[in-house]
Amino acid sequence: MPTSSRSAKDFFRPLAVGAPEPLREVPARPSRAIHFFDPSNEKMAAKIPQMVGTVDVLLGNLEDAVKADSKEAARTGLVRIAQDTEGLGGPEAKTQLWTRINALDSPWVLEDLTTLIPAIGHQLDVVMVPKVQGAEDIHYVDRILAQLEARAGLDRPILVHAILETARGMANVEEICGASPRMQGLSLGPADLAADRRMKTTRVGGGHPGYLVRQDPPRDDLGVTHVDAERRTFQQDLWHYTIARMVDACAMHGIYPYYGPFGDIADTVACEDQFRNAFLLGCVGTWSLHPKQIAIANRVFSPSVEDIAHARRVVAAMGDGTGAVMLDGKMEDDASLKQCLVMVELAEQLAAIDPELARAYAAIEEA
Ligand SMILES: CC(=O)SCCNC(=O)CCNC(=O)[C@H](O)C(C)(C)COP(=O)(O)OP(=O)(O)OC[C@H]1O[C@@H](n2cnc3c(N)ncnc32)[C@H](O)[C@@H]1OP(=O)(O)O
Ligand SMILES: O=CC(=O)O
Ligand SMILES: [Mg+2]
Repeated sequence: MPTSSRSAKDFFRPLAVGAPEPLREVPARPSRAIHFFDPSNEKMAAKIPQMVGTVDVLLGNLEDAVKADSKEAARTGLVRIAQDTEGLGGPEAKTQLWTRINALDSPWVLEDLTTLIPAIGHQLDVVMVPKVQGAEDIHYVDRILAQLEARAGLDRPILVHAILETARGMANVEEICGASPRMQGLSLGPADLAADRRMKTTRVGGGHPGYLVRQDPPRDDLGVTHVDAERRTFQQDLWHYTIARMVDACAMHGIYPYYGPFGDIADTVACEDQFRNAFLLGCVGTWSLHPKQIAIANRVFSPSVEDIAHARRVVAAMGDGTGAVMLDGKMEDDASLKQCLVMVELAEQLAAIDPELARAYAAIEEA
């Protein structure tokens, strides 16, 4: 049920005369890595054409991490890169083109939208909106995109992705997801969210050694506890609650959840762990800030060959899907079958765009 202030009968009506019809369903396009680049940075920009086809999404970032005096260069740089790069963006492209616009209260955002949509709107798949506080922010972007699409004569709607990075945005997460048929997904913004929540961290995503639980103290034979004895500690995931809440809100509205940035570029091991936690909890992808994070994201957000082999065995064993069977000592029924079908469907979508994965999944049948 949409949480828009529009009535149900108007929910799927275009918001401007001449704007394209909103989509009834968000297309399931692989987006394991959303790779960020600063279009005003010449060295980064030069790498973009050769990255097409190797990453699911290239995102021209206009917001944080782009210097204030480079905002215009980033915007015009993105237009130039999109226009000059073959196979980037649009419904048939293997590599989607997204942008992250500046915050809605910034002096740059209006120019971001009024420059990008007329120039490269036909290539832009998704506009990522930072610091979304509630449905009203999505309604604003929804209407202005419709007006710009109509003026540019676009024949398909540009989708919207919100970053969950304020406490108010978290409190309103369900209404944000249901605010418009344009909503494609949500990403966690752990850095801004930590600041807004006044968390006592100084990092961009990832864990913290201080956030832990400790083993109980040992007791001696007289029943005395020894709190000073050596005890094991277990670091906990700072982001578990937030990611799980985001996943539920997205699933409820049929849109896609993503982990966000992992700022410790050198720590590829912890990065992979954080990405995997998000994958297991239901996220479909993550951000990549540095070229070396793309391979990690592609690996983590593609089901393993072992999982697909198992999932296919369950599907085969369950026949018409009803009843219960034993497989390798474990009970399988309708509910585990549905989990396996999620994995098998994802594998099929990924195999369609990734020949290496297609070969790996096909080899299961032959084995
Ligand atoms: C909290 C948030 O909002 S997160 C989102 C915003 N932040 C971002 O988008 C950050 C994007 N990434 C970056 O700015 C950079 O990767 C940094 C600053 C983290 C590291 O940059 P560098 O110190 O240049 O990294 P490094 O030296 O390892 O780069 C190696 C090469 O890859 C290039 N490179 C680095 N990051 C990227 C990227 N994201 N895309 C394309 N190329 C890149 C560098 O230009 C360099 O090129 P060169 O070999 O021609 O010199
Ligand atoms: O924009 C991302 C964040 O973590 O903040
Ligand atoms: Mg942020």
